Amino acid sequence: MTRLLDIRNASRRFGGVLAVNDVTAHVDEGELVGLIGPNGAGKTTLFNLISGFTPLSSGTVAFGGRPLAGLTTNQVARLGMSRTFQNLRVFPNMTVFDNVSVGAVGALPQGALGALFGGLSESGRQRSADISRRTWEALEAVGLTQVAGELAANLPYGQRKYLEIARALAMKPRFLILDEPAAGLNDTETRDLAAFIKRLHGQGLTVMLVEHDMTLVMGICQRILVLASGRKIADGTPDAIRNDPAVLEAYLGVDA
Ligand SMILES: Nc1ncnc2c1ncn2[C@@H]1O[C@H](COP(=O)(O)OP(=O)(O)OP(=O)(O)O)[C@@H](O)[C@H]1O
Repeated sequence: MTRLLDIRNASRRFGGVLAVNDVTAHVDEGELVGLIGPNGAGKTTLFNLISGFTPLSSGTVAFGGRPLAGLTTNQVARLGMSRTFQNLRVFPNMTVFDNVSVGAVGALPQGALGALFGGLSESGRQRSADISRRTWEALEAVGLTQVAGELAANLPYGQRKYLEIARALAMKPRFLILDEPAAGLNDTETRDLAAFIKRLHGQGLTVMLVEHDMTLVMGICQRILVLASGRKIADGTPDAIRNDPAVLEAYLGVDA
């Protein structure tokens, strides 16, 4: 199997807090991996280290064999890694279509300025067509084509979550990182989301997700990494994780 993400001895310190402490982990091409851990375990910080939003204090992260140190978030995204956020980052006063096209623009080499000023040339027109095609494909994938012209603010919360996923998909990633995709969703919505993530994975996308909803994580992930107090304490199949004494102790605060 091809190693897609390779995290070696990654640490991140915020003042006196070692939010991520010497974590070594990997994700292979084609995997669907969950990242779990109690509140404050360092999950979001690890995601931020992987996707270039937070620099490492020490250690390395490589994606597709390429070290990510010093790359901007846009450069990391262009290598084929896109992500969603725990707190939705949707632009409420933009249409659904425009929100998603931001992802499509970010994925193309010229960046946003090229998209704005390149419009009159042949290559500019080609580029606009690419952005539009990617945007419609992503909207189609999440089932939001019917509301493409609506303001994002008018969408119900559940659909705004899919809007954020569509923006990530518009970048045509190899690797999709989802930060708490089920937060705020009801049981039916969570089940639909689980089926949707499985479908994306079935289409060949490598996926990693942070999630507190254990039914979702245990139900769809092939492998689960567990963090507690910044350290990786387990890495295994859902069955192995369910029965791991260190995991039970971290969650329940008791010796299992
Ligand atoms: N920018 C920051 N500045 C200072 N401390 C931070 C910062 N980001 C995270 N921390 C601290 O690092 C630790 C890990 O936080 P992180 O948000 O990564 O955990 P988490 O596992 O994602 O938690 P949750 O499940 O509650 O979202 C916490 O103690 C947190 O307070």
